[in-house]
Amino acid sequence: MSTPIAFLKGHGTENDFVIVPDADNTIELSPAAVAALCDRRAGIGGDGLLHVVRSAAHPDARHLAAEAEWFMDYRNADGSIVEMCGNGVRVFARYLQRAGLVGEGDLAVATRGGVKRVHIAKPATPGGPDGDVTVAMGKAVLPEGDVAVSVADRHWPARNVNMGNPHAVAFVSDLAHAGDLYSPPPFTPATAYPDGVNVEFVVDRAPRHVAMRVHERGVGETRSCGTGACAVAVAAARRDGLDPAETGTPVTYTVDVLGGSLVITERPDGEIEMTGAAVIVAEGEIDPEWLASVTN
Ligand SMILES: N[C@@H](CCC[C@H](N)C(=O)O)C(=O)O
Repeated sequence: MSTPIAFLKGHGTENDFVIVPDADNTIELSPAAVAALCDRRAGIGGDGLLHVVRSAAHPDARHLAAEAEWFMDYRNADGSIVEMCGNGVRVFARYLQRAGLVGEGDLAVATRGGVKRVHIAKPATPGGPDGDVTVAMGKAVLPEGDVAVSVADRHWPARNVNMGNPHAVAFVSDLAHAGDLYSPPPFTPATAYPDGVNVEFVVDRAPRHVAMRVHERGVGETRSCGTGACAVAVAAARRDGLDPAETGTPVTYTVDVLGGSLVITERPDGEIEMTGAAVIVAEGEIDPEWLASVTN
């Protein structure tokens, strides 16, 4: 009998993750293994997987070890390795805190999108519910060029926003127009996103308050996407004529997602902060024989 593999399950505004603690990077997580673990019927289920590794023990993060002890080796539910996951970083920080590996307050997390600074707030009342987790997401890049997305016979212009990973943000009159989002919404020009894209559909709720649905690359429709919410806040601000770099004043948007709300602030230096809930809901053991059987 081989040794069971510990896992936890967590979510950030219902963007949910299988968490696999593996400080010394000894667990082989092939794309097939990740996809099996994230399968909602035959596996544990999740939009993605957070492999928790010491930066010094992972070839993709060794160069960041002096700045951040822990590396978020993030995988999409289909097993693909991508640059960044905003909700994932917040849930990753909650796991580290819960495991006693860090305390409340500030910490740094290494990701493939660079080192992210995270703040774990204290509970509002001693012993009360966990405080929110804030992550400094870096700056948005808004590449030039027209992009459009479509669902069935509806087409919308989209804002191209890169948050370390690619997003196409379309403002629509009704979130239902995004349809069932079972498959990735087609985009034009076909060359715009050679590695695929996350697509956000957005409606206004009130001044500086929007709501979105998202189709995530490598996943499908999810109930929240942190990088997507940041991309949406920046696209909405520019659409509304607001650019903190020009006015010197931070701009804050509330972005409602299907699983809750995220608060996004863009600062005059371009840095974007995202705040919201991050929750660990369960922990258990993966049967290594099952994992071996689905991996081979
Ligand atoms: N849910 C994430 C984004 C995860 C990565 C994305 N699917 C991609 O392929 O870029 C978030 O909270 O940012």
